[in-house]
Amino acid sequence: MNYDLNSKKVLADFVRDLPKVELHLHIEGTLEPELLLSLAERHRIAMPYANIEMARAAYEFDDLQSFLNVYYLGTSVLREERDFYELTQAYMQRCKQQHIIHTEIFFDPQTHLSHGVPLDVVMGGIQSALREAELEWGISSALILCFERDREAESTVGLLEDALRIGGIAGVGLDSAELGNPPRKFQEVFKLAKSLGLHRVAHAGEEGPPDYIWEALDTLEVERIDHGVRCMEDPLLVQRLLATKIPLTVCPFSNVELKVFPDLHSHNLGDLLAAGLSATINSDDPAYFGGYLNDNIVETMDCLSLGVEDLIVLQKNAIEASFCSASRKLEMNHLLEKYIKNYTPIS
Ligand code: HPA
Ligand SMILES: [Zn+2]
Repeated sequence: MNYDLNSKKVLADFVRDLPKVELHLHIEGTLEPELLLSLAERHRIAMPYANIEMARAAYEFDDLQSFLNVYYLGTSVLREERDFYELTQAYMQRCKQQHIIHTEIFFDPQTHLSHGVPLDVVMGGIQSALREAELEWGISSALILCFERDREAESTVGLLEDALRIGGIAGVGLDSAELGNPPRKFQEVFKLAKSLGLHRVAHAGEEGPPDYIWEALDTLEVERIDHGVRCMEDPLLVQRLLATKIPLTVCPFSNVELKVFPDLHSHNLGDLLAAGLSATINSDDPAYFGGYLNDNIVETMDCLSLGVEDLIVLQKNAIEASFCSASRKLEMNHLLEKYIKNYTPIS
């Protein structure tokens, strides 16, 4: 690399067209106020926001729970298959604009079921938008069914079986309120998922302690940790993550908005990289946290003074950590290397 991305404008241009992979994205967290209000009107559902400005003004959070309250309220406007299709289609359009070539998407079926929306409606809408994006734009994707850790675990085995009958699930995840809800509660359903050849990930070490990361590794046998930023409090855990090459899907804007770090300058992504951990950058819930993947990358690199070499490491980590086939990984690495080799900064 014989150029350096020393100005923010040059950096933003470079990042915009760089082929990228996103691994931590809640589809319900891409619900922009415009779509939220139009779906509320479609279904005659009352929302506490009269307009887009009021909705955005409500997006101020003190912690994970205060965010989840607003996030779950937003999901109540998603009722029909076309709602899920429109939501996913809008995100895939963003992927196209942002040059995201592969994305792995979480969804929260228990929330939709609690609203009386059947699983095939949810999955049907999401999957038709994903299929279309792959056919039209060549964007590959994987769908990850998340269990909400603050709900009971008893019905999750039946839920997973229902999802498998519908088909198209690459793996399972664990999200929602972390504190007081340790991973072991979901051991049975993760064991089943493993026996069925599904991938496994879990949110851990976002607000919760390093012990929850240990537990996700030991009892759920996860292949990636979502967030995981608190691993740095436990040197033995860092050793374990290094030895087993477990990737971390880090979400910088999310961490600042939910007060995990006071600001981006204080984020520990640079330390995670310096420790040799397989960190990646992701947007989590971009409609709520102030930006999609490219904004997360540019602002974080700028605040932490990360260089182009760090960016390439982050992107190679994401390709390697994805649940793609070996041939798709090879293809994505070629695209990345070709872009870097041919890039000429616009001055
Ligand atoms: O950042 C998150 N953490 C936990 N649960 C979530 N559900 C949506 N986003 C999140
Ligand atoms: Zn998340």
